[in-house]
Amino acid sequence: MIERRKPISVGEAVQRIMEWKKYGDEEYVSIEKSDGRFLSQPLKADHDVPHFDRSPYDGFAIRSEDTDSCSNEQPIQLEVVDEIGAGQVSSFHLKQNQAIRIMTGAAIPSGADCVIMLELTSEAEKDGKKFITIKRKMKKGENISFQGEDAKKGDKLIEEGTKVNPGVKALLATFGYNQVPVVRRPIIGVLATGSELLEVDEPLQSGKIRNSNGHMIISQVERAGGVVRRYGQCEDHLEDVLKTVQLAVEECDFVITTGGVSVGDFDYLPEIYDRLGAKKLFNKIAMRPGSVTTAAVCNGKLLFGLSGNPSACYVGFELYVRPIIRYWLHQSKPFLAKGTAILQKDFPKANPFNRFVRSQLHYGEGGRLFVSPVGLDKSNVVTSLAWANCLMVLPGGTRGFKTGDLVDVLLLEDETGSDVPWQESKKSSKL
Ligand SMILES: Nc1nc2c(c(=O)[nH]1)N[C@H]1C(S)=C(S)[C@@H](COP(=O)(O)OP(=O)(O)OC[C@H]3O[C@@H](n4cnc5c(N)ncnc54)[C@H](O)[C@@H]3O)O[C@H]1N2
Ligand code: MOO
Ligand SMILES: [Mg+2]
Repeated sequence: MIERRKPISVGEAVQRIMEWKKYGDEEYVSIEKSDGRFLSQPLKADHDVPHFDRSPYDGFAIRSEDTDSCSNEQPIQLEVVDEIGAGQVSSFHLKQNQAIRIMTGAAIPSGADCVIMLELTSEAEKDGKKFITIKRKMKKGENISFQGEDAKKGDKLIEEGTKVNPGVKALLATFGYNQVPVVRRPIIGVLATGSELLEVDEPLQSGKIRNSNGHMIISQVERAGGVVRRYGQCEDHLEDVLKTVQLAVEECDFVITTGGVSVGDFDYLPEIYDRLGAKKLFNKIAMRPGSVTTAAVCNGKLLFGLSGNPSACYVGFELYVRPIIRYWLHQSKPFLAKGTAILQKDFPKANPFNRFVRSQLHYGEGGRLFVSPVGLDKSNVVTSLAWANCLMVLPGGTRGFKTGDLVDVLLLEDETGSDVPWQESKKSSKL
């Protein structure tokens, strides 16, 4: 007797998964190795930036009051008593009618309260002394980059859970983080099941295909911020797959398998979960593709049984595995960011279930966002995955959509994310 599975909604599936979410521990890595890692603490300024008043220009540090009577008709002369470059501090205290030649980034000398740009001065030498002529009145504080104008000591500058990118790295370096506190990445076991699977370097054989899901999932895990422990591929052999999954549960934080979750004779994952004594969370979701996406918990660890069909596998990962990884990495917005875009092609298929269509977003006329489905909308296709940068969400219970309709899209390459676990899309929305 075939088991009749009762589909649950996408929202319910997300909720059941998130009940098992965990927060990753902290570890320290050198700043050189911190790219792409997620901060385990917020970054607070422990000093002002800059921490001294400095010059934003090459020019002369002067006293504004000396220029009070100065104009085009009444130029003044100041004596140049010192010269400093960035990194130097002048030992002079500026007195009446004196100037110090200063380069961009150098500390404002004591006594000075403004900087005049080099281009607004002319230089001359008299009796072995240097002078500048100024034809312009200067204001107190003019052309000074003030202490703390960039950041004040105590300011919270970056949230915990932020991914280290080049800009974040600049701040880490500014505040002296030689060792950076980051979240330990979750170790995720990945196993592809299927007797039809060839390794990527094997020539094609009749009836067999190369294991694309294994490589795709590894890449999805890494994009989400996890690390993969590879368990390669396994033939559809109950005992072998069971042993490998068992080992992966012992060695990893989460386990992902692909294939073998439906009702075929060689779909062994449901039996494997039973044999492991795992608690089943769901095995059917009202969505396409990915309706057979299965999840279970064994020894407190999540097991994701993704479909063997490439597109179903991909979508199952993004909806249910990605948020678990992002939450582990302390992200406050672990879910895929959702936006709206204008449909650029008719999509006449009825949608009994929520449908996640591999699609491409692009900016069109007037900077508006447009979306077009890419490739064949079948769960066993692989080509559309390479062309998609978003998933268009067409809600269940609709009879297709028309060019010009406003539709929801889930962004695949976005780093901002969303804190909304799931919200059903509107059944129709015209522009
Ligand atoms: N009688 C029914 N048949 C099927 C149902 C159903 O409800 N009743 N569900 C269909 C749906 S929907 C999907 S999705 C698939 C799910 O299949 P499985 O998760 O059990 O996966 P397999 O049977 O192992 O393989 C399915 C398909 O995917 C190819 N595959 C598998 N692994 C890989 C891989 N690593 N790389 C690339 N391609 C892979 C495999 O060759 C099959 O073609 O079940 C439907 N059937
Ligand atoms: O789970 Mo299947 O991918 O719905 O097609
Ligand atoms: Mg199957």
